[in-house]
Amino acid sequence: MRAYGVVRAQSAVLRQTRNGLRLGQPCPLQRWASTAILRPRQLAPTANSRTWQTRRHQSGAAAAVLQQAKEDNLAQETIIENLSQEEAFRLSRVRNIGIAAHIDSGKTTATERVLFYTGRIKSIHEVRGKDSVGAKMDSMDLEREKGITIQSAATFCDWIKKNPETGTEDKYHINLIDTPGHIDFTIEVERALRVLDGAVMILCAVSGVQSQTITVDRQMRRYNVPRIIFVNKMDRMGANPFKAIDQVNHKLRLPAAAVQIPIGSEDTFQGVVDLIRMKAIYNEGSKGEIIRETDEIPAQLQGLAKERRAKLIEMLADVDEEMAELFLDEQEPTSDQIKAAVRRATISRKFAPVFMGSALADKSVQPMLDGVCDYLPNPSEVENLALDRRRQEASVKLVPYNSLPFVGLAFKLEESNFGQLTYIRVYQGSLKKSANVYNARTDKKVRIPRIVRMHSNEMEEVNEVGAGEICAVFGVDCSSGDTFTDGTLGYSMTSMFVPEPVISLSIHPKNSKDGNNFSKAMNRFQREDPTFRVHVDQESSETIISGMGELHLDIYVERMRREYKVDCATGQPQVAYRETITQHIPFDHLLKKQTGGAGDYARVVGWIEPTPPPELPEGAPEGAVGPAYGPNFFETQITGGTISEKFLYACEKGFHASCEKGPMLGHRVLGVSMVINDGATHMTDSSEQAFKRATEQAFRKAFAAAQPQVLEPLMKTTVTAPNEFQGNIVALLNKRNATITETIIGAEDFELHAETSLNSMFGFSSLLRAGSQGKGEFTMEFSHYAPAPRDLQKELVAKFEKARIEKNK
Ligand SMILES: Nc1nc2c(ncn2[C@@H]2O[C@H](COP(=O)(O)OP(=O)(O)OP(=O)(O)O)[C@@H](O)[C@H]2O)c(=O)[nH]1
Repeated sequence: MRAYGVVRAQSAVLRQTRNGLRLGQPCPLQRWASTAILRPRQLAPTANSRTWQTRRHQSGAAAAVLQQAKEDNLAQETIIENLSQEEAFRLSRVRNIGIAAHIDSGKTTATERVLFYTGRIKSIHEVRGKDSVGAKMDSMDLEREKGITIQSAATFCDWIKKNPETGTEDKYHINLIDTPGHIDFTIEVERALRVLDGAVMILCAVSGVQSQTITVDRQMRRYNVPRIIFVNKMDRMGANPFKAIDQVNHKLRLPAAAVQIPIGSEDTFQGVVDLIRMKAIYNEGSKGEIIRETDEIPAQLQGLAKERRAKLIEMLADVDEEMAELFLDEQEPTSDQIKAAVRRATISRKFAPVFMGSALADKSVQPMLDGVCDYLPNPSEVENLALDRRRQEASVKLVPYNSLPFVGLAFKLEESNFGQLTYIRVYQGSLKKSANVYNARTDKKVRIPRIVRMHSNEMEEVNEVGAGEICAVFGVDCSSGDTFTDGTLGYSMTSMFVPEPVISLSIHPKNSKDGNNFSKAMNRFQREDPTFRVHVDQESSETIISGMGELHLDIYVERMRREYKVDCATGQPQVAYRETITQHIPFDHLLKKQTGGAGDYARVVGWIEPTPPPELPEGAPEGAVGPAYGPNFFETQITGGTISEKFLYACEKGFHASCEKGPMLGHRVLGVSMVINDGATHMTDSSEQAFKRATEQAFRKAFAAAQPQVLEPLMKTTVTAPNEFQGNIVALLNKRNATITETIIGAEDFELHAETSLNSMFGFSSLLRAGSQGKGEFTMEFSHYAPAPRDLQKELVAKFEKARIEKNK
């Protein structure tokens, strides 16, 4: 196999950039961005800048300052330095946070309390509550019925943080996104974390770190999102926050320590002891809206409080230099010093402080909100980068000041009754109603007719949104991940990671008159959700939808029925297999048809071979395993012009068409490279079509000779159930040839981790229900592609051949 050179890798990167970055693998651009030198140069204040600062205080108008600065010909760095006081204060009171966690940990329930305590909603409604109203953030009917979050929902609120020591109050503006827990809707977490500055990771006090916690942890790391942890459900039997913290330290390898301990537990859970200020905090009032704080820590907890406080300090000393110095000097840090260390260590992502409470029992949610303000970064404390297309894609740091030119990222699209709603995170400058902005991908000018702030499914119209904020706009035609600027900058931002769908099924409306609505729905769902794909199979003419799992596709079928009144019939779910080769095979293929009329002539010479797997991204954890297969890759190495550019472009098209529908099963090809290094052209009979077809034929022939393989998706599967069902469940998994990698037996439940093939897991949920009296649960997440067992490969190929013969009869 040939080694792949730098030129090859770079041209792949450029192609990805041009295509607007649909990211399957860790994006090379992202890697570049994170390794480039990013800090703006710090310039010494100039005489000019000092006069300028005085002017700023006099006028208070940042725009005027900016104008003056431009007239004085000052560098952007100096402008930033001099505007900082005014805008730094505004930003210091803004938090953009996400709530992310394993399924059912209480994200929506906790968000409901946050909205209530901040005065955003007048009463609390529970997820699947008896009043049948449902929580504010689960606004879709389907979410309320099923009690699960399907789409992330954004809201905002103001939290008045009280300082009991000084008696002062500070108002914080919090933009919050509640995300779904089910892996099938993981894109919602992915895009929320892409644009948020911090997160609250919720853990269940009984279950601790669960499979989806690990996924969310990975996503938080991918976008460098600092987090605090909230151990919820402290009222449940078996609640143990310290076990959960241990699991964070060991399973997630994240230094984390409690900043609180519980007062009572399970049904006697009353509140928490704040270990930094050594105060007991209780919730009072019918909905826990009154916070009572006292110096009197219950006698039986004083020992534990001291012990856990010491542990917190020790852990901070490991990750924070200032704390390490105090620790080594055996000095007792003050509460302010501890707070400052927790803040530094959290923002630098070396540590996560752990809060605890019970959202459902209305306990200890407010101290967690204080934690959001105290420890999570404001927008100016997070490094956000763009690539400057006018300066060879150099990385530039975006500065969240209103007075700088506007840069924003469209991270989510949603169809509403009033048209397409585009969620935008404003990274720099401000976005004004009626302003013209430019889409960096298409270079098109777009007018912003309406700006709103979202409150779940309600919206509030605004005229302007400042830097560092999140909003939604109407009437902007764009794709998810597009960058917008004011037109004076050539900046574009990297988009988010989009996982590949692993499952597909055929679908059609039961009633042919519903065709129009069916297409409308398909278009909309595809635009909104990059993990939901639709295509028409050319051979069967069937519409095929693909997604992240059975639940994902079921939800869309159901939404089609409810929102578009289209009843659909679906085929059996199909696994998204892949086809690859294992050998280097040269080819020399001639397409020649010269009998009568216009002929066809094209000769292509070259080889196909497996593409080497991509390198692991920089900073990947030790022992991390990357994908086993590289992307599909086409290259020409023609010298002497035996095939013209135009025909080579047709060859490339032929290659990509072949990769869309592999020769073995008609599934997509993965990890195959094709190189064309010679060929021949006929004066009159050669055409683009002939070269495209010749390439497809050459590909098909060489593919068959290159020891092809069918690859199947392997899934990381986690099953939890009461201990008494362990035998049943292990037997079920063994029947499916699962590789069980870990079993954790708890006091009542066990958790089993296994690697399973997706193919073997169809119908597993009903068998699990039957084998555990409905008490078992399982989650599945795509892990990687691996060769399917030989028998299965043979069976699939035979089935495909049979269908082809039938069709051609
Ligand atoms: N005992 C107890 N139950 C809770 C608590 N918080 C939430 N729950 C319950 O846990 C279930 C799931 O709560 P949700 O708030 O929907 O959890 P979620 O994490 O938003 O769920 P998904 O978004 O679907 O993953 C509901 O039945 C809640 O009533 C708590 O503090 N204690």
